[in-house]
Amino acid sequence: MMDKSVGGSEVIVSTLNIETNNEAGVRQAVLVRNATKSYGAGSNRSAVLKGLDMTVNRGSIYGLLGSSGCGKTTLLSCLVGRRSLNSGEVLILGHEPGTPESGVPGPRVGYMPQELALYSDFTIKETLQYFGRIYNLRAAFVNSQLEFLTKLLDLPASDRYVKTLSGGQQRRVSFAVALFHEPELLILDEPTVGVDPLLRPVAIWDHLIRQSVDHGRTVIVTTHYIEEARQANTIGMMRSGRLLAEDSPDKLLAHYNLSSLEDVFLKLCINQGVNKGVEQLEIRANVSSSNETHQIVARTQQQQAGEHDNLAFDYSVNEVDLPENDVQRRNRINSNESPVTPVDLSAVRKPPIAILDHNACGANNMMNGISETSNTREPTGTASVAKRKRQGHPLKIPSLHRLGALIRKNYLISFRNIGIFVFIYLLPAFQATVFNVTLGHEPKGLKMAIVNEELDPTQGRVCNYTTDCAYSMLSCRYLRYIKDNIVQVPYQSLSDAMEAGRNGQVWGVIHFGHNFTEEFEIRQTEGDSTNVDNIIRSRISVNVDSSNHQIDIFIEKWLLEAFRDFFRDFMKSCQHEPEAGYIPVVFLDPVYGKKDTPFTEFMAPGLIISIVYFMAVSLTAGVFVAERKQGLLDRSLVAGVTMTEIFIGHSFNMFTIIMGQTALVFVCMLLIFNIPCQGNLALAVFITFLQGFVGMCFGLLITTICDNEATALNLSQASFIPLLVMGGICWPIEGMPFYLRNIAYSMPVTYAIESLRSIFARGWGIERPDVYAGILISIAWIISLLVLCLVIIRSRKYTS
Ligand SMILES: Nc1ncnc2c1ncn2[C@@H]1O[C@H](COP(=O)(O)OP(=O)(O)OP(=O)(O)O)[C@@H](O)[C@H]1O
Repeated sequence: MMDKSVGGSEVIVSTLNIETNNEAGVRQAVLVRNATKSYGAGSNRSAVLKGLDMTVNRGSIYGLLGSSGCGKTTLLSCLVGRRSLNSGEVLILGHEPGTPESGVPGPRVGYMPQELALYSDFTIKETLQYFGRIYNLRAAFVNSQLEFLTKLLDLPASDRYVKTLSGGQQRRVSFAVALFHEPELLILDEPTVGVDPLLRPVAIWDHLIRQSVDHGRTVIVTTHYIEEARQANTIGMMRSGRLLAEDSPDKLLAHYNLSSLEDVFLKLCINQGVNKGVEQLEIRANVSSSNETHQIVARTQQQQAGEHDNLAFDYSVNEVDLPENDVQRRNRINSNESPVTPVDLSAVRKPPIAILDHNACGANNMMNGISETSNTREPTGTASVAKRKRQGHPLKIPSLHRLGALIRKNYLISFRNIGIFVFIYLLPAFQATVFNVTLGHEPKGLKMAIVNEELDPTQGRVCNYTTDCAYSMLSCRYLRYIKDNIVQVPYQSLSDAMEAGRNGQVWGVIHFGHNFTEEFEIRQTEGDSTNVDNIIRSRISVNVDSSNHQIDIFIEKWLLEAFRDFFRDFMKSCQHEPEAGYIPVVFLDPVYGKKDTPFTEFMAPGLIISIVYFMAVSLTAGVFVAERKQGLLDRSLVAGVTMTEIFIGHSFNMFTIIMGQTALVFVCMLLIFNIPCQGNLALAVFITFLQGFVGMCFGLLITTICDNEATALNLSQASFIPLLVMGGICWPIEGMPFYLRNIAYSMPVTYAIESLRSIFARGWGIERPDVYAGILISIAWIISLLVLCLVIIRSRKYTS
């Protein structure tokens, strides 16, 4: 027994007393009854556990054997509380996993998942320190365990990074993580896979036996190497979601009169395959422990299709005992009573399981018996699971030491990958730079064909550059006012010019008629009484390649501006009022903004928000999906960390990232590219920051929905385009059909972009509804997404 106190709080890791006396009966560390578990829903639903029963005695080693895909990992994940059964019961150390009394997930269990589940950027020492902080263990204890396990498991130097270790060394570090806090129950999913075959039986199994014999710890270990499990006290042979047999290796071999467990397994599989009807296989063996004799009856009951097909092992009520509670444990610590009874290996490793006749005492009765004893009476089967789903488990208050461990871990990983870290900070600024450098600028070098029929050098009609009040070669005079962005390319004939336009050589054709200047003069002098022919002949005709709308708009704008300036200038030179005769619509100073606001200024608010938002989405989804895929999330959760703590820890990390990214984006947009902000800058930064958190929460939602990186990536990409086009980033919402506007406003970024635009361009403050709506709706999104995540996490325990 070890008492490890840190900062006043106390974590007690107790070892178990192996009792074999008749009164206490055999203590069970794990009981599973009639467990069913399916993955997926509807037509994709597949049953993995099909009415499975399992009993693991305290202080024993239980080898769970079965072929790949038979449901071993699924079963273990239900034991450690990472998944929930669809129906049936699980008791771990006397309680349902996930309840505060069970301590599972938590320090009472050591879990080694099939995946490596180690942070590759941590050293071996940092790995144990991280989990030590999660368990609130004293640093001195962690260090001594590190020293001990390094020798025991032949680990490399503790300052070696996990990523630099060989596969086998990494597996042993993973094993050390499961062991080092001395849990009562060790659940090891294929600990020997990838480990040096020479080391496998020697180190790992020897250590497991010592854990069970010397310290009374319970070990459940899955393996594909059937013979390896001969060293276990009990073997559960699993196939297609059921246990075919559960007994000591010796008894199984004796019963079947076979020399290897592989043969036994094979025979059981054949029996299962052959016995499609109601045949039964009974294994009876008398088992003696030091003080008592139990009769084992293992019964494989193969029923008609659709009915249960499993061994049902039943126990008398008095065989079930409660785990020692904290008070008892503490009392024992105070009285210096040793929890460990040194036991002779051969005595302890006698088959500890008593299996009674299925018919004599039903599984449900047995579970009720447990409930009465443990005061955790639950209805069995689907009803019980449904009740649990309704009730849920009480929410755990986030613990400071676990939060500290998570935050520290996140920062350590960030700083270890300093290149990636800097890149993450700089990427939004880089994106903002790309935006400013590439977008919103006026197009240049646009070739326009000029067909000027006024020109005729043979008759002295050449372009003169007069600026006085003379009706002479006005076509040339007009052309001088066209912006340099348009490159004027002279063409002799209209047909050639049009052909060049069709061939994409020019963006359009400007055509002046033969008598343009004369006709223009007539039109001026005759005014309202002029005729249609004159109007047509005095026109400047333009054909534009409108395939590019933006260029079309620019050409039209520049040609009209050129005419306005030409006409004003001409009127002025003739001593007329410059504005006389020009269209009587005038655009005075704008209410907000400035005349000819560049497109970049319209897009800037949307761009700032979308950059920060999408960075947060991808960073969060990326981190969580990767952690889940590597088994790191599972390992932390089994160690007792809650999703709420993981979210808070991640938010801390994201807080600095979003702050940094927001600051750099604003510096880039406002200081380097001079995007004006008329309003309160702090308010604009705050809204952007909130949107970063909305993005983070959306990333969490993606993580809770998606099981793999590809789906998460697809989902975040799928959300990108609708948000970009409908969030009002590049096109005004007012330009959308009415039915789409409601959808646009239901996007998480839309109101925030409107807010930011109002602050940037109008200088509005928080008192304006357009501004505070962005803040309130962002907060509402954060809360709703977080709640949705927690609901999905809870419900997915039952479906995936
Ligand atoms: N999240 C999931 N969604 C859908 N099916 C799943 C999921 N996880 C596992 N399965 C399926 O459930 C079955 C049992 O998987 P499980 O991982 O429990 O098997 P296993 O006995 O541990 O196999 P192995 O020894 O290869 O690890 C397999 O067919 C697997 O494809």
